[in-house]
Amino acid sequence: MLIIGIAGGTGCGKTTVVNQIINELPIGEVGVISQDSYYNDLSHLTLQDRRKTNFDHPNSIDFELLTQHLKDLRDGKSIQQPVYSFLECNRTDETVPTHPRKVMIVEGILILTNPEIRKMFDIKIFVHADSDERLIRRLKRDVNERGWDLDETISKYQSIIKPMHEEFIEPSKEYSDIIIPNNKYNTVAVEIVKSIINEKLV
Ligand SMILES: Nc1ncnc2c1ncn2[C@@H]1O[C@H](COP(=O)(O)OP(=O)(O)O)[C@@H](O)[C@H]1O
Ligand SMILES: Nc1ccn([C@@H]2O[C@H](COP(=O)(O)O)[C@@H](O)[C@H]2O)c(=O)n1
Repeated sequence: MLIIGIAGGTGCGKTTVVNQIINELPIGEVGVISQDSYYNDLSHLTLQDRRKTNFDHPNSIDFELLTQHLKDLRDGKSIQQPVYSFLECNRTDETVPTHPRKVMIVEGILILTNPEIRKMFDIKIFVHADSDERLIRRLKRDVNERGWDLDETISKYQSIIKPMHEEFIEPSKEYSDIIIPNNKYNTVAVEIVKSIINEKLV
């Protein structure tokens, strides 16, 4: 199994890059795990309190479960990947059966900050987009898809997202093997990653 980690700040385009990579690859050969599925269970808090959580700190992620799931997949076992609700700011009761594939992609803002997970990646990729680009994309997405209003997102960006990015996410770039510039759609970089994956699949 080839395990690829794809990190980068919020809104840099990780999900988009992953979709571009897996698009056209044989179905059933490549699996995807999102770090978002592994946010800590916050069922003990009210929704109001959950919405105040710092979701950009490494401690917000259940890395223990994510590590265990990656080990299971590497050992050929299927896992039940938790399903996260951005609107509820919590894990749901649902899980998605996720089967081991020849290539597994793990994506998330914080995945290169954790030493144990880092060791499991054969290839570490960091997607870079400038902070103004990321902020614009984030504002649009939070308001349209994730149930936040403009003022909330701006104040969260200033108080949490930006400082956490500078303290944890940007420094984790140094662990990457490949940096993909993604201010604009980067089809060349996507094709290079695809060809690495294709070599593994033949
Ligand atoms: N290179 C790009 N140029 C312009 N918009 C982009 C680009 N990559 C992604 N986007 C858009 O930015 C938003 C965030 O992208 P997404 O892939 O969800 O980022 P991430 O998963 O890193 O948070 C989405 O609306 C997506 O369509
Ligand atoms: N309930 C939540 C949980 C997390 N977030 C934000 O998601 C960002 C990470 O996801 P990306 O797709 O952007 O990589 C992170 O910056 C959290 O602030 C959220 O908005 N709501």
